[in-house]
Amino acid sequence: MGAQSAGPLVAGVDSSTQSTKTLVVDAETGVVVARGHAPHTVSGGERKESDPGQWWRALGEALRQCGDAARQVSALSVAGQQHGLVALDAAGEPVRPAILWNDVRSAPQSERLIGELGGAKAWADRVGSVPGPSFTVAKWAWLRANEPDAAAATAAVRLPHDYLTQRLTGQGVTDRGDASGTGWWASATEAYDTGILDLVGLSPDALPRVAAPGEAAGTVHARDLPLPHGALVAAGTGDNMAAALGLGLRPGQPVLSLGTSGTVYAVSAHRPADPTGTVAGFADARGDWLPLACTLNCTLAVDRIAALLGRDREAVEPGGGAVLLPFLDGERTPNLPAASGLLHGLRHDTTAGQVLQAAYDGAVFALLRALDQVIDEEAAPDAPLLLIGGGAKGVAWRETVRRLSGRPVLVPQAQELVALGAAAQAAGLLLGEEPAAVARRWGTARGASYEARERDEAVLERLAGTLTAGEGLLRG
Ligand SMILES: Nc1ncnc2c1ncn2[C@@H]1O[C@H](COP(=O)(O)OP(=O)(O)O)[C@@H](O)[C@H]1O
Ligand SMILES: O=C(CO)[C@@H](O)[C@H](O)COP(=O)(O)O
Repeated sequence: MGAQSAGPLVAGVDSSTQSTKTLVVDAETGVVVARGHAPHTVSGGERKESDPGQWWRALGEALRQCGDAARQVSALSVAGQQHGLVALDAAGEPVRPAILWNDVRSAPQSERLIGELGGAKAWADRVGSVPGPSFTVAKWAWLRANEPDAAAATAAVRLPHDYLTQRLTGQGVTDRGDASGTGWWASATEAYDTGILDLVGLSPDALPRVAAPGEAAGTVHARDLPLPHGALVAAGTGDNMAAALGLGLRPGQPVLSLGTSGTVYAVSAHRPADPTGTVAGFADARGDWLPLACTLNCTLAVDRIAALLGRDREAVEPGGGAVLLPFLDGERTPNLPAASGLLHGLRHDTTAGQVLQAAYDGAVFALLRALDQVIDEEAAPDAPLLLIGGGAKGVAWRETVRRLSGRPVLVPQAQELVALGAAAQAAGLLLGEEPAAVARRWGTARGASYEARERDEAVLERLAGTLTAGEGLLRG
């Protein structure tokens, strides 16, 4: 038991695109007793790749920052960025850097795979999602086409979170939430789809076992981390599924997450199957579903535009007619993998602050367009949007979401909801409780409430008009 804690300690890990965050939490009260943070690097240009070994070193560094508390945990869980392809050789070493969720070089493979299985509706009915370039199945097909030697050397395929879980426990284990972002786990059967695996020449033996919700992955066997040998390790999950746990989310509560990716999602009792591909039909980590839409260009894109303009990220100004679609990395929602950023409507009196505001508007617009498709019809139309992720700390982000959504907004005080969700999963495993109920008991969703404002229809219309008019340019 930790020095200032009432209950046993658990750790939650968020291995996300830009960094690893660790929290050590009192399993009874949810009080965070220690935290750590270590950055990752992602290769630039069109390649979005990271060395999985770097995630492991960052995990060690972030845990060391937690001091003695990390050495006292009874259980832990790792959540991570979704979809990334971690290809391991027979000795468990990466054959090449991991290809991340936001690498869109796999766009041709995505198109080909959609056709080969009978079209977008066939994929949505079977898998729950239409596999865009972000999905692991498209990345694996890209690897086979472009680096056949690396594909031939691959004995095991892992997602980022289950790569780390495997190094912790020695077990190849994943969970239904993260598995649902691969494209080879079918939501209709809740199992790996051998027909799809045959299509891409991947043996099911190369994949991790999918643990049932509430099942352990194993115990800590790694000796090079400051963790107790033998501590319980939960199955972990994808970062968005972990945040849903961390908020103790119930159906009908919409979430908007502002990080490297922008995501909008809600828990649902109904299995999603959107043939347009806008909504990914993910599973959640518990036994329900997590319909979700994701953009590639969110906080990093807006920060980049602020840097280009030489302005602080909060130095926005209202007014003017500028429209900015900040698709710097290509885009996923809408599905425009070859797109680049588009600026329209400049006048002599347009200010730099207005251009920056237009970048926020463009990033938020793409997410809000998908919101109605993500929420169940029976959900209350005025339910507050839970705003999370690094961007939720920013006033410009929050006010843009309020102005363009017309909804009340709630910003939870707890900031690391992915790591907290992982900690709740670990606590649930340790105490035999349902993890979202643990998070509700911890009161993680408490925070500042902001009233609804009138929706800025003029800006939304300008953005929609520019998207339509610019389609030729945006298709690349
Ligand atoms: N005070 C702040 N105001 C606005 N944005 C912030 C603030 N602090 C961090 N951010 C943004 O948060 C982002 C990182 O968010 P995070 O959710 O941790 O990302 P990821 O999970 O993708 O690694 C950064 O790109 C940065 O733009
Ligand atoms: O691809 C998705 C969701 O489908 C992303 O949300 C990734 O899971 C990366 O998340 P962040 O690192 O931006 O938190």
